[in-house]
Amino acid sequence: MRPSPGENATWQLSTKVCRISHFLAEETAELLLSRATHAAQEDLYPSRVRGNQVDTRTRRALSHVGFEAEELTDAINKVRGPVERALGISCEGTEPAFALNIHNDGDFYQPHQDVSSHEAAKGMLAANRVVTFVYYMHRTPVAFSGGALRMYDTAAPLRMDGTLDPKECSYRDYPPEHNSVIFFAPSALHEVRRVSCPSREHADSRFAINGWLCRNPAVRGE
Ligand SMILES: O=C(O)CCC(=O)C(=O)O
Ligand SMILES: [Fe+2]
Repeated sequence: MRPSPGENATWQLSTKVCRISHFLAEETAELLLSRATHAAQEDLYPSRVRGNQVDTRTRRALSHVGFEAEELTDAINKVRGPVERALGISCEGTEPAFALNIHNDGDFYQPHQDVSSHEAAKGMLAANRVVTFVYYMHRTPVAFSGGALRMYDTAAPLRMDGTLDPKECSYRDYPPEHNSVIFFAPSALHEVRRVSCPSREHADSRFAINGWLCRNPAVRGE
């Protein structure tokens, strides 16, 4: 008889990412970093988790939603074709929606999916997110450590409730290197590892423009 996988069997499917370093022209990257560094303190507020709550056990960071980054969205549009092919996801009819996220000393974002299978199945707001992108910036020399983006491989089959347990998944860490961008499917389990930034200065932070190519960007959902 052919062996059949038991209930505890796990398949690790490596998660596809597209990562591009030196993404923007150097002057453009510096301009964006300077805009992020000079963001008005009153425009920054504690980052929220889905459901629009502040939950500092899950996520500790600051966000700026009105941040302007046309230079970045133009460049993203130009690489859309190869990204679609590499990830195997069609972005037709999508528009970017994004925010600036700032991680300073002790900040992190616990493992999460930008779209859960529950949300996708129920057609909830976050299900409009088709591809996640994250563009990183920091001053040189870098003044923080940690803060890697940890991408978990998918454990298949998923649990009966559709969730993933990070402890059961292998992973790969990507450094938040200045002027690099990464694209992945919003259903991929990922995490921001804790940042250590001894000076605690805003300008020394890990800056990320994090967003999604969305089917209906007017209804972003958090
Ligand atoms: O900053 C990053 O590396 C990822 C942030 C993230 O996962 C999110 O904001 O949903
Ligand atoms: Fe995320």
